[in-house]
Amino acid sequence: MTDKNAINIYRNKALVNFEGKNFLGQIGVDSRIFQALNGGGISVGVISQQAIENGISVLVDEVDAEDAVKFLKKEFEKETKEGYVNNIYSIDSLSVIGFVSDNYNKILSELQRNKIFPLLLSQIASAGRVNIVVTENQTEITKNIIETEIYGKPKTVHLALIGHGNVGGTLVEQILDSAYDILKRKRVDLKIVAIANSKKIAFNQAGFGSDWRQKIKFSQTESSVEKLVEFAKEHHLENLVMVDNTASKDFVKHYPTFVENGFDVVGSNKIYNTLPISEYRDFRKLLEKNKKKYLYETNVGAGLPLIDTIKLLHLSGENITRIKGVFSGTLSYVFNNFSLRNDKYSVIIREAMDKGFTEPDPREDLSGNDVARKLLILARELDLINEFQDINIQNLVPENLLDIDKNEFISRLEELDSEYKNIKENQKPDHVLRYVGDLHGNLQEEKGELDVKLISVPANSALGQLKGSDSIFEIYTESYGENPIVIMGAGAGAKVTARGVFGDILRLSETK
Ligand SMILES: NC(=O)C1=CN([C@@H]2O[C@H](COP(=O)(O)OP(=O)(O)OC[C@H]3O[C@@H](n4cnc5c(N)ncnc54)[C@H](O)[C@@H]3O)[C@@H](O)[C@H]2O)C=CC1
Ligand SMILES: N[C@@H](CC=O)C(=O)O
Repeated sequence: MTDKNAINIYRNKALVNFEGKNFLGQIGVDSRIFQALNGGGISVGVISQQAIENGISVLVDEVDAEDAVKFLKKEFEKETKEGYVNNIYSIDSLSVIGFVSDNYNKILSELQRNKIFPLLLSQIASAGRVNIVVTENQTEITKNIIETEIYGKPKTVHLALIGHGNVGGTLVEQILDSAYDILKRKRVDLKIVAIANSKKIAFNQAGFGSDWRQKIKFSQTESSVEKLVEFAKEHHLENLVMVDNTASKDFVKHYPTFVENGFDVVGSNKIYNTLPISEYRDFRKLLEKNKKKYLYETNVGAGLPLIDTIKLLHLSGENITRIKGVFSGTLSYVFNNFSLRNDKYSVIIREAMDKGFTEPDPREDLSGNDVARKLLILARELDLINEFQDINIQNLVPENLLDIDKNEFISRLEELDSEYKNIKENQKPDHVLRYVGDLHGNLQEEKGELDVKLISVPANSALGQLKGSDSIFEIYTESYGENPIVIMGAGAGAKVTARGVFGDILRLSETK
């Protein structure tokens, strides 16, 4: 007795495709195909008129494919000469996968999301039985997806983690710590199958464990996006997610390649979202076309639930009129501490670096670029079409230190001390320094006004009372009037950021 729930796989099959116009709809063509092939001792699996445009597809064993093409060419010689038949050819190395499901549309959409487009699909609606034809190298991944849907088998999500510095390294540990719990509670099997830095990449189809640092340290493989894509294909990995925890301007150029090759994208890297608006929009179109997602909650406010909140408010029609606050964990820490303590500016900047708040190059924070990026990312969530050049940025890095090597800059931080001592001392009494971002103007127009600057505020004001590396975002909307929605909390740090990235991975995994 056959198990009704079994997934049957028949390998080494071929499709003989028969292309032609008008003629193919004519009565008797199917039976002529049948007879020509049966007469030659070839057994025919399925004949389908839907598989190719203007064509008929016939399923045969791969060993018979060449003969099948020969017999059909002979049978339809006259029609070929008359131009009714354009082409008869075979596609080899195929598998037929048969299964029973009352929700095969869901399976098909999962297959599509994983870039699997069956060459042929036949369904016996009353029995819920479906046969699909896929290429040999897509057989395993197709089977896995069908098993997940039919048997509720845990869904394996394959993660490629790019960048394992402060944020990326912490993320690997967090995933390894929680993977078993997530498997039990959510039936999602998170497997880290690739880890890369700027120089090297390491692969592990079975998923990395606690010795991952050793593996990447001793990997001999040069970091390469092509190799990563190739690895995913070669091992037929489904549910792929590429996680970008670099700050690289070059690496983001590869996002479209990932999406085109079946990866969803998660990133703490802010660069893609601040590229020229045409690229920003083209990427969204590409995601939609490929049914892929790009999540980046940590781009603004690290682990704070900011982007989602703003997206939802905007989507639900709430008119956001202004967003302002302290957007940088680093500059929050620097000015909160510098304003109150007697330590030098450079000492406090070094502390922020040691605590993992700063960008890989701290000038990205001190120049205001990082805050400007965050402001721009939020503006674009509101469908404003601002460009980075539109932002008025007060740069806190002196011009002579802007273009030097990063390490030299860090070694010369003391050169900033006297200027900031003066700024601090020249404030009104009971005032403190804060570096703020402000998105304002008429946000119903195409562009908003974006300002990023150092200000002095009363110590007892909301901004003045900020502590540690906390960020604060005040979101003003039409319904909430004068009282903004306030989101406040740790605005930087490896743990909170990695946790936010992890949240995006889980969000993606659940919708997969
Ligand atoms: N530190 C924080 O609190 C927050 C950081 N972020 C973002 O997280 C990202 C990472 O920051 P950190 O972990 O602090 O940086 P990091 O400097 O500690 O680590 C960066 C990693 O990226 C790798 N990398 C650089 N270029 C690469 C390339 N082209 N290909 C492959 N790998 C490459 C480096 O080898 C390194 O492993 C940045 O984009 C930052 O803006 C976002 C929110 C908060
Ligand atoms: N360097 C950034 C990190 C988070 O985006 C900051 O300090 O805010």
